[in-house]
Amino acid sequence: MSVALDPALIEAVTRFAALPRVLVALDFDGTLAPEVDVPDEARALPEAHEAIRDLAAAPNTVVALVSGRSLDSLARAGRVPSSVPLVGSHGLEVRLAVDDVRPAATPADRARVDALRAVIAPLVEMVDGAWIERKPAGFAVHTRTVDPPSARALTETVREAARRADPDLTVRDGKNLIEFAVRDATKGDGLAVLREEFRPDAVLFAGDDVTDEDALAMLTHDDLGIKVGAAPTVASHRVSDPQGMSDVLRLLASLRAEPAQGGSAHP
Ligand SMILES: O=P(O)(O)OC[C@H]1O[C@H](O[C@H]2O[C@H](CO)[C@@H](O)[C@H](O)[C@H]2O)[C@H](O)[C@@H](O)[C@@H]1O
Repeated sequence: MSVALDPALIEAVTRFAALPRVLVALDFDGTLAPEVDVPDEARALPEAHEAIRDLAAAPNTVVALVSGRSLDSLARAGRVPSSVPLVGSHGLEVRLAVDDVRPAATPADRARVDALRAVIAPLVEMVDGAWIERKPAGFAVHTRTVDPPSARALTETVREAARRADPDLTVRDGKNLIEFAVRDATKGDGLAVLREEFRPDAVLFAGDDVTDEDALAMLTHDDLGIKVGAAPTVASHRVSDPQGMSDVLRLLASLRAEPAQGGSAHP
C-alpha cells in the first residue's frame, strides 16, 4: 500500500467486511481512475482493478460501478468482469446483468436531445479544445483542454443557451464539463436500484464528485461512505486520491476473500 490508511477508516472497513452480505458501489472517474484528457483513455489503477476482480469473486459480495458516464462508455473504460453491475448516466441507465439492461431514453427523449444539441454544438465548435460527449439522454460539453478563461465563458454561454432552448433540462456542473440531460436521475436513484436488487446488509459507496453526494447522502446504519479528495462531503470517511481508494479496496478484498481450504493440500 502506498500510504498508511487512517486507523478509523481501517476499523470501519474491517467492521463492514465482517457483515454477511455486502454491496460495494464505486464511482469511476476520480475515484478508481485518475483524470485524463480523453475519457476513453481513463483506466482504474491496476491495484483497484485487481481488487474489484477479487471482490466480484468473493462470497456474498456484490461490487458495482456507479458513474456519470453512459453505460457504453463505462463498460469500455471500466473493463470489469461482465458480472459486475453497472449504473450509468448518473443513475438513469442500469445494467444488473448482461441480459438485464434497463433502457434509459425513449425516442421522444432522443429527439429532445438532438434539438438541444443543434443549438449548443455550433457554440462549442467555435472554441479550441472544447467537445461534446454524447449520452443516451443528454450530452456533456468538455472544456478540460480549453484555456481557463475561454472555458468559463463557454460554460456560461452554453448554460444560458440551453436554459433558453429547453428550460426543463437537468444541468450538472462536473470537473471541466457542463452536462445537460432531458431525464432527471441521480446516483442516489441508481444506488437504490442496486440495494433493492441485491438486498445487502450494508453498502459501501465511494466517490469524488458533487454528483456522488446524492448516493453518499442515502447511506444509513452499517453503511460506509468514503469521499475521495478534499471537497466538502456528507461521507464519514475520506481518502486523498484514487491510490488511497485502491488501498481501501485491497484491504476489503483481502478481508472478504474465501478462506483458504485447510487440510492436506500440501503433503
Ligand atoms: O461519475 P464518474 O464516473 O466520476 O464520471 C463523471 C464524468 O467522468 C468523465 O469525465 C471526467 O473524467 C474525464 C477522464 O478523466 C475527464 O477528461 C473529464 O474532464 C472529467 O469531467 C466522463 O467523460 C463524463 O461523462 C462523466 O460524467
